[in-house]
Amino acid sequence: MRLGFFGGSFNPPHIGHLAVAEACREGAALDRVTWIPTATSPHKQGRTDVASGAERLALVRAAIDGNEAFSASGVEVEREGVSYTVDTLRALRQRHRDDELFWIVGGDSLASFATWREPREILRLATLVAYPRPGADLGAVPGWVMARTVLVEAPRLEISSTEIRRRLGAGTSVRYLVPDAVREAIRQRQLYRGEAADARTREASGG
Ligand SMILES: Nc1ncnc2c1ncn2[C@@H]1O[C@H](COP(=O)(O)OP(=O)(O)OP(=O)(O)O)[C@@H](O)[C@H]1O
Ligand SMILES: O=C(O)c1ccc[n+]([C@@H]2O[C@H](COP(=O)([O-])O)[C@@H](O)[C@H]2O)c1
Repeated sequence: MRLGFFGGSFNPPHIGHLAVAEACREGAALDRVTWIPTATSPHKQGRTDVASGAERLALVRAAIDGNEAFSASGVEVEREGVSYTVDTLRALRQRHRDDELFWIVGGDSLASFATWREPREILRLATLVAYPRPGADLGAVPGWVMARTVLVEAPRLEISSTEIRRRLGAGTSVRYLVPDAVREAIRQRQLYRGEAADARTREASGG
């Protein structure tokens, strides 16, 4: 089988992630796409506004609910520490000896892929599936990386988890930017709340 893996902090997952996961599944003829929330993203160490791994895994599960080609894995969250893709792919290769593995990356990540930990080993273990992103210069990607990359077209939705956290913190709507199930899971877990949302809760409860 052709197994796709989509790594990210997913803090929280949004419709931009869903649209590219679907485009990569179709464009690279993947049988399945497994979403892997990081414990700590290598380039996002020291961030303080990240929901716990267990919470982000739950949000990813809510986001992909109902799509039989999508699943979620806790492999990085359970390993803890900094989530290097090479470690994850080594573990996945043990589990999926007879399958072809694909790692999904945005064009922005592809442009800096050569700086990842053990990039050549990653390319020995898996093929990359990449999609263009605004501002990413794919012309600068080394030939040895492109030789192991499938390029696919994906919808370019200008939306980020940062923007969603900002909106939630300010108490403004994220309806249609994240699936309803994610919105509900965020509400139930009281995630990404800023002072505006907390003040409204105090008001509503007469506090
Ligand atoms: N709107 C989008 N369209 C396409 N790809 C995206 C989009 N947002 C994020 N990605 C890609 O999805 C992967 C996981 O993204 P990540 O979880 O870091 O989300 P993010 O929205 O970029 O987060 P943040 O705003 O917190 O930095 C990365 O490879 C990233 O490039
Ligand atoms: O392994 C690395 O060196 C490496 C460096 C940067 C990013 N990554 C992976 O790329 C994915 C997206 O990262 P991020 O920073 O957008 O959350 C996530 O799965 C990271 O573990 C991996």
